[in-house]
Amino acid sequence: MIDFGRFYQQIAVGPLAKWLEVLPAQISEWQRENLHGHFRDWYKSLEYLPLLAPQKLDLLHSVTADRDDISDRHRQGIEKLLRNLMPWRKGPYSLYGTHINTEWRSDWKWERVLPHISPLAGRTVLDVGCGSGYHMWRMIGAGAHLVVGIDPMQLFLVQFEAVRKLLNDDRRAHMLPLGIEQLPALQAFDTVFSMGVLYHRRSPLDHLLQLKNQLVSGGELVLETLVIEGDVNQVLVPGERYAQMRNVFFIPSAEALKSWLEKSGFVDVRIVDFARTTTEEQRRTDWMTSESLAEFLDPDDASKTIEGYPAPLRAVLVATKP
Ligand SMILES: Nc1ncnc2c1ncn2[C@@H]1O[C@H](C[S@+](CC[C@H]([NH3+])C(=O)[O-])CC(=O)[O-])[C@@H](O)[C@H]1O
Repeated sequence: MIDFGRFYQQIAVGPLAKWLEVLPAQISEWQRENLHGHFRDWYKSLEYLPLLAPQKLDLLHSVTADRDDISDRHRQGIEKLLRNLMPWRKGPYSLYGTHINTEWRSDWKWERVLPHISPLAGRTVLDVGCGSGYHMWRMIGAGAHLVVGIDPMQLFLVQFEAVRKLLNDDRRAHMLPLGIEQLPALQAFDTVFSMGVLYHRRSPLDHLLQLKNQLVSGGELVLETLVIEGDVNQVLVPGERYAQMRNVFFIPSAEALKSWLEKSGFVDVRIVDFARTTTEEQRRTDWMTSESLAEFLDPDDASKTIEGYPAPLRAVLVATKP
């Protein structure tokens, strides 16, 4: 099974130590409930993957690892095992010659976010809804001291662990299979990222408070989510589906979101970026072969989703916990 024990040891001394009062029991319960079905097959592929130390490693401009002494057969074996972990949504990764062309160009989001945030050098970081952990490695590349990602999806945890193994079991980043609502108020992270999560939360103001509870005083929240155009009073609550997604609850205007952050006690709230999601940024690839954004938009009018709502527009907001 995935070894979380070394993470517990790593945080035993320091500001995250109080997490150990609840974390091991939560993880044990997760392990009891997740030892079956797909997870076992995915885990087998993870076990077969070699532990490799990269000679070339880039986490600053991409997530790339390679060695020049690996045979073609060995490379093909790695690709096959990584393909067993499809669909790959967040990336791209380049690992020993295998280019994982993921559904999302998550590197584009990172390029939009990074210029606007406090430098990550030396910081302890939480990435809420981290997916396969692509942005976590880029946070390490930007100098973060320790990055913890949380995401409840089994497959994403196995993908994260697969990448980690190919990065020589790098212990600067850790992922835990938890939802944000399971975290106690740790007040221990210098930067907290919540990217692509708020619209999935039934209670968005509670989400903002949960994020605030993870930050040290003076810490920074980086919030990225779907927004609509409009003034401080505009919020879209879609019907059963938005762009085919079932679990979408609140899509505020950026101004409304700013006011929610202020109401939640954040200060120095800034709207730093807007981006329309394009079918170049989110698309079907041979690593994610099911439907993607192109199929979720109105075929006659790409400014609308197939349900008739405004097409995905995303904003990045940065705020400080006083
Ligand atoms: N309660 C929860 N707690 C934590 N995570 C959750 C929860 N519910 C869902 N998730 C996770 O949040 C992620 C949202 S995707 C953003 C990925 C990355 N951040 C990105 O910005 O590319 C959204 C998107 O692709 O639009 C998924 O991995 C969920 O499993």
